[in-house]
Amino acid sequence: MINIKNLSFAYDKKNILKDVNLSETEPLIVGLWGRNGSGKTTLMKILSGLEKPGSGIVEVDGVVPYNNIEAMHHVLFMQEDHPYSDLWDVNDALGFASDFNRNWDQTLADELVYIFQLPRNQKIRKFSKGMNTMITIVIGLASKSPVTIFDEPSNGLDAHMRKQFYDMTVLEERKLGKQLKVMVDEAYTENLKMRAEANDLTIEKAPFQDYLVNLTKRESNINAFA
Ligand SMILES: Nc1ncnc2c1ncn2[C@@H]1O[C@H](COP(=O)(O)OP(=O)(O)OP(=O)(O)O)[C@@H](O)[C@H]1O
Repeated sequence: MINIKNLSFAYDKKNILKDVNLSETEPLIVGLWGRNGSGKTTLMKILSGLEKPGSGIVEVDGVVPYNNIEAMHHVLFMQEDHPYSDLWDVNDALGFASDFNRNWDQTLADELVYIFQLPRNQKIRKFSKGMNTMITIVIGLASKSPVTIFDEPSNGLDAHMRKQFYDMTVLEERKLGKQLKVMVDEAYTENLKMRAEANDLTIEKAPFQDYLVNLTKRESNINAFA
């Protein structure tokens, strides 16, 4: 999914990234930690094609992101303070995002708007910082891009909403003795079965009824999926 080899980058001759290497082949969630000014946003910009690597190799989902229009179908970068038109309300922003993202999942978008309790008809320019973050999360997740990058995704969220975000992809988690049972919103594919078996997990289809109940809970048990 992400392949970085010996990446170096400088702004105005000031070295920001030096010999960065990263290879991730599995779908997973990766967090970037680092001091302020250490180059995290710069790395995200390079991964999403907004900046050109100084030297080295950068590939995301098999494509070189810089100067490559095809890359928009492989990687999505949701920046902090993502720019929205002053004229847009939530529905406008979702409509625009759906036009540009091949894998757009409207059902998921509607569910997330509901969980975050975002007012659909209010102009985004009138949103609070936390609400701005929420609409950015909704678009980032519902786009279902092969690689999605968030910069400061919990900025402005209160503790409850931050938990909602971090816990967004697992629908239910139950402890049965020493067993932990988790309901995840994932297609039941051969690949998923193989991944589960390789990790000593037992996997079974959730009853549709239980799935729907979990999906529509307002104070949902939507919990983390790693
Ligand atoms: N457009 C730019 N032109 C010149 N220097 C820049 C530019 N953008 C960032 N920098 C510099 O590059 C360095 C890394 O910045 P970057 O925003 O990538 O850091 P960061 O790790 O994301 O920081 P933070 O945690 O504060 O968000 C900083 O020294 C910053 O001043």
